[in-house]
Amino acid sequence: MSDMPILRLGTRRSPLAMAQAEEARARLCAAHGWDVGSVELVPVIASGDKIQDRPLADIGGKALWTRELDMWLAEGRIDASVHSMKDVETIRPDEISFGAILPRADKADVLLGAASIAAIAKGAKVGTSAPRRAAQLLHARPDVEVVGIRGNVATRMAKLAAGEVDATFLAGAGLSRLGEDGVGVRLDPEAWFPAPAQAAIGIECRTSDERTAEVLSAIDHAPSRQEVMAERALLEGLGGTCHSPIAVLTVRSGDIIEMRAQIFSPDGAHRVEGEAHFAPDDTAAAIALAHDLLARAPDAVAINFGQSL
Ligand SMILES: NCc1[nH]cc(CCC(=O)O)c1CC(=O)O
Repeated sequence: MSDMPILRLGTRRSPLAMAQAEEARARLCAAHGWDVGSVELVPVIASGDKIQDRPLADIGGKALWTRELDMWLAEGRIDASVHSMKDVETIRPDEISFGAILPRADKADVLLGAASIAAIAKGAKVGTSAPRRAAQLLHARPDVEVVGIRGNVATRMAKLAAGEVDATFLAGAGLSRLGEDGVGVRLDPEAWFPAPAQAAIGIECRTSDERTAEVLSAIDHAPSRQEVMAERALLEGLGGTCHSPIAVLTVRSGDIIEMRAQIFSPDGAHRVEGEAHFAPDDTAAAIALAHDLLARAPDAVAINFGQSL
């Protein structure tokens, strides 16, 4: 059929990013009846991938995952870009829009190296650079030692295997996209809330590019989009950054979104919880929940939030 790509899809180069881009390509080709060559995957090196030895929050935060892809999109070198929605900043440029949110995968985190949070050995070293996971863990287990660990999924599993850490966490969605189902122990999301937008893949395009927006709309999954946009509204209302420990579980109950959120002090000593039920596109309700949490937060929690208030 076509020998020229219809769509150039930018992606980061990590194995997880490439697996997500393949999923996006497969869905686009299935929806439009295209052959696989119609979507060209264009791997772009992100600054976040060049710097592996320092915590993300110290080197510039989530923009490190999007900056290069945003530039390629603005320059017209790609038509669209694929992202883990968990890694996309809350405030995006007006020139870029989400053309599609793919059906969300399992939101659960997976624990590796212990059978449960309670079963982690006393004083064990647990590797995570995610402020949310560190705070949740220390809230439940103030006796363990949290150590920073970065790198892609394979690197982190290798650090665990080498005994650098006794246990670590990975997103279940990431593991299954890499064909690593069955590794570790799934943590029930009801007891261990995920990160905002965890397990969701988003595809962005230029806001001015109506053709690509139309192409992407065929694979947009409205329920996933509504959940993810509600969780991003919560983040916006909290003024959260990648320093901010925020956990949220959103479930659909018929036509209602049920959102339960927790914010922590980084050491896990303080936790503030709240919940709200609202209609799917009522992002103002998620922002109101954020403000309610902040109003009840002790200083040790609130100090990590509030940039946008
Ligand atoms: N911060 C890195 C990142 N971004 C998205 C995922 C996993 C896939 C997802 O949540 O969509 C991961 C790895 C992890 O947290 O284990």
